[in-house]
Amino acid sequence: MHFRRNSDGFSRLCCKGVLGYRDTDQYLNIPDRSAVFSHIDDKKEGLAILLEVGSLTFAYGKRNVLNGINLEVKEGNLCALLGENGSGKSTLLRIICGMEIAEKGGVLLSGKNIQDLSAKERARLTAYLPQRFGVYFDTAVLDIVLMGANPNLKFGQTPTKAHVCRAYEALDYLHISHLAEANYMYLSEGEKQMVMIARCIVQGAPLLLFDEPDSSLDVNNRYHMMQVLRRLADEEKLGALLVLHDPQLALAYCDKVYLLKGGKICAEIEKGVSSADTVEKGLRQVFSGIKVYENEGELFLGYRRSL
Ligand SMILES: Nc1ncnc2c1ncn2[C@@H]1O[C@H](COP(=O)(O)OP(=O)(O)OP(=O)(O)O)[C@@H](O)[C@H]1O
Repeated sequence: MHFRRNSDGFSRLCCKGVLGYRDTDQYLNIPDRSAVFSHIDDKKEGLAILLEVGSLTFAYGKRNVLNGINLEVKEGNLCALLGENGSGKSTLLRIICGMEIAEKGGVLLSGKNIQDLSAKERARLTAYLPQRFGVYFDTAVLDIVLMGANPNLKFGQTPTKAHVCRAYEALDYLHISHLAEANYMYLSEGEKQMVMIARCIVQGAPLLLFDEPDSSLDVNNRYHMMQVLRRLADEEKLGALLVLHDPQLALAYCDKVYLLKGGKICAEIEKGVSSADTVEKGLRQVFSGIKVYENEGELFLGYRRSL
């Protein structure tokens, strides 16, 4: 079953056609679009761009956090965002979701300026997994996962059979089907994290914005979760911007790794394009002790403690 083909009008179908990038200038409150988004080659490979961030600047009061961020996520691409603690990764994700407003620059979701989108419209285009989720309901896991369908339901409408199928499918992908009827309140932190990931999958948005989705997961589940995301990217053409702390995990599964430092993207690593030297150079801008080894085309990381 491919949920996105459902007649409920899931966003994947919407984002491809109706508003091509060529039509988007009218949605953007930036006088000169090319000056802001000039880094983006929107004809590349014919893949739709799900997220464009251009010249984005943000401060909390006088504390400048982001200073001219440019990045993009295309459909079918997993992108990682790495940076030191406090470098502004979560802030950037919150701006992309519309929870904070950038001072300068802009964010386009499937070609639409976020400033012109309602919360519901944004929720149809992005599924956001925060670093901490405030769900304390005494509720069955399946019901929590089905809450993901809310942006696609009319007022008073209950989830459809297709939503329930997708919820079971998402639980199955994550190997937690056995928890469907369990009480969410009594799950372990790692189990809760996987349930919230399943909820994001059910949301059916073309772009996943996950803030440290692996923070409570054991090593097996960490890699399994990334495999699930890889599958969603490859088979359903979802895109994702994932805040991660583990460069090895990012390099193993992501098409692109953005490194954030000093409020800027200081390096970009592209899978299959960047050489081991370039990868090491890029990662060292943030993680100075990293050493990259190549073996039969695969990259492995080591860390030197004494520099
Ligand atoms: N609501 C806020 N008000 C003021 N300053 C904030 C606020 N939220 C975050 N900050 C500051 O902004 C900076 C960036 O925070 P952010 O949470 O985006 O970092 P991060 O890269 O996600 O960090 P971590 O890896 O530790 O989760 C930090 O210095 C933080 O102290």
